[in-house]
Amino acid sequence: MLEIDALEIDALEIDGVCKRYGDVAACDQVSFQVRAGELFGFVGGNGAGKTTTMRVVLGVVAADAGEVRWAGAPLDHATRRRFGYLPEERGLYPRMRVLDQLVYLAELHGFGVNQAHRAAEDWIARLGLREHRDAEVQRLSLGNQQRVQLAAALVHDPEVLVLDEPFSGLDPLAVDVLAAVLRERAGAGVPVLFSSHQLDLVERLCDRVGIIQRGRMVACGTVDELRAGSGTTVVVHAPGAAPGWADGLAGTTVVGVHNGRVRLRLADGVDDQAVLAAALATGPVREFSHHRPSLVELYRDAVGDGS
Ligand SMILES: Nc1ncnc2c1ncn2[C@@H]1O[C@H](COP(=O)(O)OP(=O)(O)OP(=O)(O)O)[C@@H](O)[C@H]1O
Repeated sequence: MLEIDALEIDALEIDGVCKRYGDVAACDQVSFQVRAGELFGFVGGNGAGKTTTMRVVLGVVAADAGEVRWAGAPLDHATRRRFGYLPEERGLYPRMRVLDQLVYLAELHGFGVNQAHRAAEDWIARLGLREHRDAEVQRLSLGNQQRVQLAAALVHDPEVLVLDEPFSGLDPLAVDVLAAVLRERAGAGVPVLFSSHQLDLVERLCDRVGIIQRGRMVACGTVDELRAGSGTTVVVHAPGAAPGWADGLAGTTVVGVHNGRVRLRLADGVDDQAVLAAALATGPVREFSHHRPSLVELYRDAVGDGS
């Protein structure tokens, strides 16, 4: 019991956060937790409220209501200094050399000179920036600037990571490197919150996912939990059946037809064997299977038509 309590406290807790801009509720009672050691993917359409939520976490904007806590305590300036943040509005000094910039940032976070140099060199190597270490940031390609931004968020060995679209602009190899870095940080007990529009990547990488729409969290959990909540979908291939054979089957909704295969969503309590029997009544059935929806499909279900 004690162990469970300890685990629950060791989390970044976003609790009932509200933030309005005029008529727009950028965050409307947003609540979720990112537990220590967990990779949490924050997804949602453009303007859904991801950046605003992360800005509230970092204290860049003040919430109208709600609270953010780390390890049970409300956040203050000193705690936030131990966080690593990749802001949407990337904020590097364009004329500063990559190495100098990272050393400077590490020192700002309290590292001594030698420790700052070591950390900067480590992250430069890790993120594939060796050949650019003495270049001014403004002379780098966009993707390499993004790598420097990531190094800047990581260089002071943060306790918590909050990253706004960290994968955007990275080439496929850098995506792999960053995915490994985030996994490793989570493995070291760091809660990692990041936003992304790359849902396949989020599905592959994250322990849990939160979907936000128009400022409200509309789904939150492991991808399997989201699947369980989305009900049962079956795929039926009955090649001899007339088109539309499945329309109007009791307790089912046709959600797609592809290559002659009909995808049917079953209402709660509907027996899949009744669907199979209806399919067999049309002739031979070559395929009958339960469909495991991807995060992209779960996302589409959660946000509907997006309006
Ligand atoms: N400083 C601001 N002033 C006015 N409105 C704002 C401000 N910041 C955000 N908004 C509005 O709040 C809403 C949420 O925006 P936010 O940037 O948090 O979305 P997002 O999920 O990060 O979107 P994206 O995926 O496009 O980056 C949007 O309607 C946006 O226009």
